[in-house]
Amino acid sequence: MSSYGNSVRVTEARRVAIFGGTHGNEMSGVTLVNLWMKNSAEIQRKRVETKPFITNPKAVEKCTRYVDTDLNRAFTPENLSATGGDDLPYEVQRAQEINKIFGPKGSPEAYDVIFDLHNTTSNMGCTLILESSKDHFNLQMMNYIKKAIAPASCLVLLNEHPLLKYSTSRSVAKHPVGLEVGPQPQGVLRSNIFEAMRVILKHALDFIELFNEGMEFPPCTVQVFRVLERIDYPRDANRNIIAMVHPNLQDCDWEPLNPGDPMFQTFDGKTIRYQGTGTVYPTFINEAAYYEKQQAFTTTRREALVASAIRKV
Ligand SMILES: CC(=O)N[C@@H](CC(=O)O)C(=O)O
Ligand SMILES: [Zn+2]
Repeated sequence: MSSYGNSVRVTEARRVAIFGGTHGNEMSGVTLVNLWMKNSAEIQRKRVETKPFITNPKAVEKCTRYVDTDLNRAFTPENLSATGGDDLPYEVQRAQEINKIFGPKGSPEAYDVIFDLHNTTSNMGCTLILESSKDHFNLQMMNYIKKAIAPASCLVLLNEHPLLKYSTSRSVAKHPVGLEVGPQPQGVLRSNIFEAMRVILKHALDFIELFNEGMEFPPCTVQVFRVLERIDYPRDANRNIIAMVHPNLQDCDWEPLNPGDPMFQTFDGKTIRYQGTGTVYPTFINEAAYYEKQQAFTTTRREALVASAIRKV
């Protein structure tokens, strides 16, 4: 009999994967996964099989984000069912291979949890990225990790936006978890960022072990930042960028941005202010990889999500 009445029953998380190199120039994940492929003692837990895996080896080899197309946008139904074999873009072929090994996406055979390790050039600190506000297992995991790493902090970014959501590598799993740690330049390893990522993974795996051992997690609330909008750089008629992130905004990820606050600074020194209707929390501010995506930052809103009590089936 459950001590919390109506716990949501979740199947045991026996198969877990840790992805590194989804973007080949994000060095913490690449390095940790390579390390764990040599010796996985650190990531093994009772009742769990944890598989470290380099998702985009060609991009890692070249130390570039991708070769043909962004792997972390490639897991669409169209791509996963595309025919064409060797003629398909490299990352589409790779997405199909990954879907075979860890999926199929959306099926009962899919891996239980996939952690996908990323770095950002933005000053975001430790960020966990979720794709659903209804995944009580993941929400409980977020609550566990936040408590375990206190007084250090890690924030949760929720990307459930119908238009801005994308088809990630981790979306193959039943419980997809992105881990984004920064600031770290592309192609660079920083020890503080590397260690922060490693600690989050440790607590995440501890949570899974406790859950599999039958621990019941009581209801809780989790503070998240929900993706609202993508903000592009100001551009001229030829689509060329005419302003930079304003110095008052640069490195201020997760800090409130109010209507009228400085947002961009033009090359001739003019300030462009935020014109929204209310306070938002910007993140991915000046992310290097997002220039090609016409994105200067993402706005979010703070929200408290309720996680039901959970217990294994
Ligand atoms: C900087 C970077 O690569 N960020 C990731 C975020 C995520 O994993 O959802 C991406 O755009 O794919
Ligand atoms: Zn990335």
